[in-house]
Amino acid sequence: MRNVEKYVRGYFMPPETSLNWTRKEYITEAPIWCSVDLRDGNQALIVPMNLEEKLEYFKMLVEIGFKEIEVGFPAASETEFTFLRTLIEQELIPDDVTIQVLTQSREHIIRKTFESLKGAKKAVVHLYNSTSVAQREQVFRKSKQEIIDIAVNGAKLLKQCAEETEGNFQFQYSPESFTGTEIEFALDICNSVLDVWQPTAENPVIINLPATVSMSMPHVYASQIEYMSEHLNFREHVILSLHPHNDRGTGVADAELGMLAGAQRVEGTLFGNGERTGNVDIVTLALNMYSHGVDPKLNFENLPAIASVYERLTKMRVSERHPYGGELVFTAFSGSHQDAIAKGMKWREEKEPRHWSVPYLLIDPKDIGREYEGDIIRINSQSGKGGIGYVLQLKYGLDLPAKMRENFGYFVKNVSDQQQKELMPEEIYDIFMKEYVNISTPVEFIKYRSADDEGFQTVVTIRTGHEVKEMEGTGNGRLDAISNALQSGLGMNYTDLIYSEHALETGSKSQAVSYIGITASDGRIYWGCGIDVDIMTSSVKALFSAVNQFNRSARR
Ligand SMILES: CC(=O)SCCNC(=O)CCNC(=O)[C@H](O)C(C)(C)COP(=O)(O)OP(=O)(O)OC[C@H]1O[C@@H](n2cnc3c(N)ncnc32)[C@H](O)[C@@H]1OP(=O)(O)O
Ligand SMILES: CC(C)C(=O)C(=O)O
Ligand SMILES: [Mg+2]
Repeated sequence: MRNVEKYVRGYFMPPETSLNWTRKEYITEAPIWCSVDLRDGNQALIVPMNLEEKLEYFKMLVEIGFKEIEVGFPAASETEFTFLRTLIEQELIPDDVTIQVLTQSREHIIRKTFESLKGAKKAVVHLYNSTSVAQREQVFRKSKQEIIDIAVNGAKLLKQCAEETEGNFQFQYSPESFTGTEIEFALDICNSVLDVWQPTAENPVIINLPATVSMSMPHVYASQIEYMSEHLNFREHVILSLHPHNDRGTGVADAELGMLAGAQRVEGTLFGNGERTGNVDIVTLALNMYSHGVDPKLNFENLPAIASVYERLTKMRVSERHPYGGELVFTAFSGSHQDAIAKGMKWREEKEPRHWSVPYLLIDPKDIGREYEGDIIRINSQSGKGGIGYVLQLKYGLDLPAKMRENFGYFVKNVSDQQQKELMPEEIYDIFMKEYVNISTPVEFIKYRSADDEGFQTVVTIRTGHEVKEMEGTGNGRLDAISNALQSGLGMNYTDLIYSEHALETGSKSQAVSYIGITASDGRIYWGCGIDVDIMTSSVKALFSAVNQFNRSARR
């Protein structure tokens, strides 16, 4: 890249870091989650949500289990203001949910924010101003002290407005653009605000450290969080909060390492909607935790329904590869993955139903409302016998013998390859029925008659074209006798009859399914399947199907 000299690292490593958090292995309990979908998410939409849309989204967030929800920036627009008034006046905020509102550190905006909060039982009022070198120099053109003054004056006004307004208000401060701020200055400004607010056990303050723009690798952000956590005044009465964005694609890693480093709260959005590359995705964070056996305290048991409401209201799209929520994230097209998943599912059923360890699938898709059928194994030209057999078994109850799966697998792959398309389960089933089941051309089975109970001597009637023939055979059982009759009558030669069968429940009816493989004179195994209410007839039909497979192949 020609212009690489243009870029210098704009973040600040703390002067010291114990890196104690690196020895923690995983996050052992859910943080306080705060959804900022209705504020940070909403401000980034092409068309922000209208009142009804915001109300529906709010209801969904409550149902998911968020206890803190940043509902907007009331001073921003009429819709934002009215939304807050509607929530308060129509008493739509459950008692165990705290709403949060954002305000710049400017007098008229703070006053308007408190006006919007009249009648609220409780709320978090979130004050921010930018603190980074770039913002101080380029946007505000102010000294460090002047930037501290903006924060402190805002903090004082918040305190005053809260005292003048009925309700229970908690304060939050964000040094916006924290990741581009010298760490000692970030500490200084946060401590100055804390000195104004004087947090207590009864009224703790939230200090939110946003990766407004993510600028470093996640361990640097975590080290910054650790430093702040260890040096903030009133630490025991401060709730340390994270607000990662995803500019470097590391929002989730930033949040996870930040939690290890001492943060107790995370702000983010569903599916990572938000400014530019978005806010951190709370769905991924929560389900990552879940995959470690830790209850995230948010309910994503019907994630597809949540994704669909999200898409409808935001007009954004959950991409196919989006962790947990994407259409294809539990799907294997490729043969070896399908094979391992199918075997893993069987293993789980038979040996280890308590714990999830199925290869390639981080969590059980069913836990978040996905279906095995149609979601896990899908078939195209990269697929293999394991997956194709799995689809037939799961959806249609057809349990093909291993070698027949192989034969059918290659057949199906070729169809997909030639047609250059994915094959749906119905298409796979149709191919199976057409090519393998009860095949009656060129040789059609009509009936058989045995001279004895065991069928050692049997006469079988067949039709080829317009001609009906009877053929006689002897063997060590009925099927063997029929097989011998066919071989001598049709002038064929095959060996090694491979046979298996099982019952098949179709609606209220039970039928028998038989599979037969014959090794023909060309050395190849030809397969057939028979389905009939009578088990013997199903096996005879399977034999005829296999013989017809051979005949068709010989003709080709
Ligand atoms: C990282 C984030 O997500 S921060 C949140 C961003 N979200 C939004 O901005 C959405 C809602 N915002 C809005 O609707 C509007 O910006 C409003 C209503 C808040 C303010 O509107 P306006 O006053 O017309 O414009 P604008 O936001 O551009 O104001 C810029 C002025 O505010 C100052 N300013 C910006 N942020 C802050 C702040 N947090 N605290 C104090 N002053 C600030 C700027 O320095 C600038 O000052 P200047 O007038 O002396 O140049
Ligand atoms: C207002 C602040 C917290 C913000 O959204 C950000 O810095 O990204
Ligand atoms: Mg943000």
